[in-house]
Order: sequence, then C-alpha cells, then structure tokens
Amino acid sequence: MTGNAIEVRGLTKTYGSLSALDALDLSLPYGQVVGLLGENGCGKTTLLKVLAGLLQDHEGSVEIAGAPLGPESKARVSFLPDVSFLPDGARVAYCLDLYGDFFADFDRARAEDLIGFFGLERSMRLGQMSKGMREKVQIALAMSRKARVYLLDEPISGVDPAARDVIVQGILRNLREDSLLLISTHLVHDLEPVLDGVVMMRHGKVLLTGQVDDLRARHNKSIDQLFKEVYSWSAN
Ligand SMILES: Nc1ncnc2c1ncn2[C@@H]1O[C@H](COP(=O)(O)OP(=O)(O)OP(=O)(O)O)[C@@H](O)[C@H]1O
Repeated sequence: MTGNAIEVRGLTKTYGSLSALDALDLSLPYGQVVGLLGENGCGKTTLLKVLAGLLQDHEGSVEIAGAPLGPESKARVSFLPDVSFLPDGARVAYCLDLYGDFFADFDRARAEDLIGFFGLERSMRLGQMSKGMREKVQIALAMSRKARVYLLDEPISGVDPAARDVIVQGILRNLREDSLLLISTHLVHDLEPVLDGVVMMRHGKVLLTGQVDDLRARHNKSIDQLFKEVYSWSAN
C-alpha cells in the first residue's frame, strides 16, 4: 500500500494483437484534479475502464485507494463513461432514485443541489434534453457519490463553451479534499485552469506526467501549448 489514490504498475491490456495499454506505470495522489490527455486511440478510455473495474484480462497491478481491483476498489470509484447510460424515457427524479438504490455512498442532497445548479428540474425527461443537459445529469449523479476516486471520460465533449464552464464548475463543486479526480479530455485549453496535474499518454504508455505549475514554469508555456508540442515532437 502506497497511500496514493491510484497506483498502477506494468499495466498491459490487449485487444487481439493490439496493445491498448503497454506496461503502463502511474501513481496519483489524493487532493488533485488531473487531466488525462492524449490523441485518439492512445488508451485513455481503456485505462479509465480498467481503473473502474470494467475490463478484465489485463496484466500488471492496480490499486485504487489501497485496494486491488475488485468489489472494494469498485466501491471507491465513481466512473462517468463517455456514452449516455440512462434510459431516454426516465425523468431526472427516477435517475436519482436509481443511483440511491445502486450506490450506498450516493448523497442525494448533493445531487439535487447540482441538478439545481445546472438549471435542471427533477421532472425533466432525459429523452427531451439536449446533449449538454444530459451530460449535466450524468455528472450530477457521478459527482454525488462519496467516492475516493472520480474517473470522468470526456465530460465536456460536444457541449458549447458556455456550458463547458458551468459543467466544470459543477464538477468541482463540493469536491472532497481527500479524493482524486481524473478527467480525460481533448479540450485542454478549457480544463487547464482547474487542473493540478496532467498525464499525457501515447501508444498505451505515459509519455509525460507532472504538476501543471511545475510544467508551465519549466517549459515557460501553457499546458495547451506544451501538449501540442509534445505530440508534434513524438509524432516525428
Ligand atoms: N472493444 C475494443 N475492441 C478492440 N479494440 C479496442 C476496443 N476498445 C478500444 N480498442 C482499441 O484500443 C485502442 C485504445 O482505445 P481507447 O478507446 O482506449 O483510446 P482513447 O485514448 O480513449 O481514444 P479517444 O480519444 O478517441 O476516445 C484503440 O486503438 C482502439 O481502437
């Protein structure tokens, strides 16, 4: 046990002959908001799914909040997938009930607060919502579990810039000090102001990781600029 929120050693996940994760090592402490960055297909979703306990048949060791992958680690992780997982016909109130039934650590008051913060109503039906509104419902649910590790897969993709700001504020609202928030995104510029750290991936490995302030000072550029440069060098 390391005391870290996430401790990964030599994680390899293959799909047939393709290595989606290739002997990946990663250590992330509590109390951080960390951006998981990288090109399409570099393995971000695969990594988040392994950490969430949703993918089997991988090699290497993974510890989440001190627990190896299993029922205990799953109970400590709140995962937001990049796809809609709630039924179209459901109203927000039903989704709140569902999460309450499913997750012992679900804080309904916190979810209702977030639903209000996002300007949504409990009586609204998901099938009648825009993509951004649905995204907000799913975020309100995922962020209202009292988890130690939150894994969000592209939570602000496909929503307009104004909605992105509100969503990011909602994600950070009530975030506990003793938790880790790992967010995969291509929208580096939008998330940079709230990130403490970044993990940049390429071909199933960690290419670069560090604290945002250190990286900015060392390279004398924004994370958005650094990201673009790192990927143009490593592509050559
Ligand atoms: N179920 C699957 N079966 C076969 N190959 C898969 C499967 N899921 C992912 N892959 C492959 O694994 C690699 C990593 O995919 P992954 O979805 O983790 O990337 P990503 O970094 O999240 O990409 P994006 O930024 O486009 O969401 C890709 O080459 C992808 O084609």
